[in-house]
Amino acid sequence: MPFTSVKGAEIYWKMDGREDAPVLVLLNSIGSDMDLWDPVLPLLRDDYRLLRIDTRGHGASAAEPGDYSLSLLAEDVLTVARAAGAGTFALAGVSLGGMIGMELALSQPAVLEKLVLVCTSATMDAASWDARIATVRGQGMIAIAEMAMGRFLSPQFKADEPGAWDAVLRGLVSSDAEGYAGCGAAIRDMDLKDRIAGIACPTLVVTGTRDTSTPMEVHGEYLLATIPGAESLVLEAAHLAPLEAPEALAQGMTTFLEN
Ligand SMILES: O=C(O)CC1=CCC(=O)O1
Repeated sequence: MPFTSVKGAEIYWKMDGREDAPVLVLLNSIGSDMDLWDPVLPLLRDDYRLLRIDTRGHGASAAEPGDYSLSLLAEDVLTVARAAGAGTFALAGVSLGGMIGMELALSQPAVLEKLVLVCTSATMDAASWDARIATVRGQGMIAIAEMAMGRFLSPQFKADEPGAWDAVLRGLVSSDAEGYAGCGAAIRDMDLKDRIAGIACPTLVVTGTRDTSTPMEVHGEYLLATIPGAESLVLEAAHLAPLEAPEALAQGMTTFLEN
């Protein structure tokens, strides 16, 4: 299993897809791991070398205690990409993964070729993240499970795909509370709002009509209005769009990445 050490923490990653194809990095949301991209993987693997990374504190990556920052999480991605032999790459990230992507686009503009921001934001309510961090540190993941699942997936998806919904719930409640809190602090403390006008690479902003965590009218519209030249893709999906609309997401990403 490939692990790369960053500042003493082992970060887990996996490479799939066509070996001679351009690299596309795929990043997960808080409370999930690289498996979030499973339904999309078969639709992209013939055209890309797919580098999935379990965000620090999630999946098989180490969950060091303490608060993380977006710059630390971006350093994880850059270090792993170099270890995997990717000098430059495109990146698609869901929610926290998109925030890490924006940070990387700003701090390492020469490395990022294209950016796909899936159901994400440049700013979230700091007080509510502070409360969420205190809850998981004090009471564990189960204490936020119902609330977080309601923000992840739509009632329609729960009714149509109960097995997939259960798998997300199991992944969420088995997440390391300290790793979740560490990433929650990176979301709470992010300072992207006034900086993203400086993103220079072509960017696709993907929003979901059923997304209640980062509603498109507020979060997606701000990204589209602020990132120069950003393009829009609207999906009929809630926050975890790779699960709710894998075909439409893969199609939209492919069109954007190839043009
Ligand atoms: O609001 C949620 O719980 C969903 C979410 C916010 C950031 C992220 O990565 O997922």
